[in-house]
Amino acid sequence: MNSGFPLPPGERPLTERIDALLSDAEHRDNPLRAPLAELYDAFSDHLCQLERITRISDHYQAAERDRGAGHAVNYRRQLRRLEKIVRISDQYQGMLRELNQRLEWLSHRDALTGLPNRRHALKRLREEHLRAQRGGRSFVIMIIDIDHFKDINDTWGHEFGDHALTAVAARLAASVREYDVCARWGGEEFLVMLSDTEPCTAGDNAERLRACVGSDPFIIGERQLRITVSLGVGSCRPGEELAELMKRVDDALYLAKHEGRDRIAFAR
Ligand SMILES: Nc1nc2c(ncn2[C@@H]2O[C@H](COP(=O)(O)OP(=O)(O)OP(=O)(O)O)[C@@H](O)[C@H]2O)c(=O)[nH]1
Repeated sequence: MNSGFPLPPGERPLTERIDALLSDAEHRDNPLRAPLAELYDAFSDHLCQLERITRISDHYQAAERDRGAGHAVNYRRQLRRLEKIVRISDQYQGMLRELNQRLEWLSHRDALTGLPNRRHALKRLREEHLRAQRGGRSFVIMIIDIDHFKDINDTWGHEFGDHALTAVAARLAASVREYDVCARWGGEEFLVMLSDTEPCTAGDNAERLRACVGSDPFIIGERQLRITVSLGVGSCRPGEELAELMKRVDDALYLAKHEGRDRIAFAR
């Protein structure tokens, strides 16, 4: 038997030498022969066990290596999945953000004309009113109403009336500054608020808006149409409530209508 242990050069393996000793008839009666044989058998058994354990351990290590590689593959797959989920979630959140911004924008807009709606106009009015009451610069408001709009609807139809409303809205919006408010106040009425504006300039501003609608005809579909507007104009008095100012401007508009339309009346 060869244990596989390294041997001093030129020497026979120990196991071979023990084999030779044990099978030599000359040593048959030697009292050391039996214990040597016993020791040799025990050694051979241990060697066998050691080899078996080594084989099992090699097997086990190889299996662990394979399992480790399997885990790594699984881990990378899961990582890729997670990265994909994160990407999708980012996209989804971006879309939600855009949707929210769009909804926020829409909640302040009039669906027909695209102008800010009454709710938005009121919010801006309150802010500006508060600023003016705290000693900030004054502002001017105008309620602008299309004249005889019912006739336009009745003559050309409601859809045509919608186009006319939208066209008037576009001219008014183009005639105010970016930080002013030009909103649809309701029906065929618009509200313009000129922030940081002295009351003494209200007349010129109002005339500019009246003229931007009334001076040139509108082309709607295949028709040419003259449209005029009436305006009630006012600015806030010191300590005046917003509701009072709005009432005075409304009354002024009524006056402008009453006095013949296509004109401006100032709040008293
Ligand atoms: N097409 C259309 N018509 C609208 C809209 N909102 C309100 N109107 C119409 O606007 C008309 C307003 O009529 P009135 O209040 O009598 O006023 P008017 O005919 O303009 O007369 P004055 O204001 O007195 O010059 C009504 O016929 C409403 O139906 C809208 O969104 N689209």
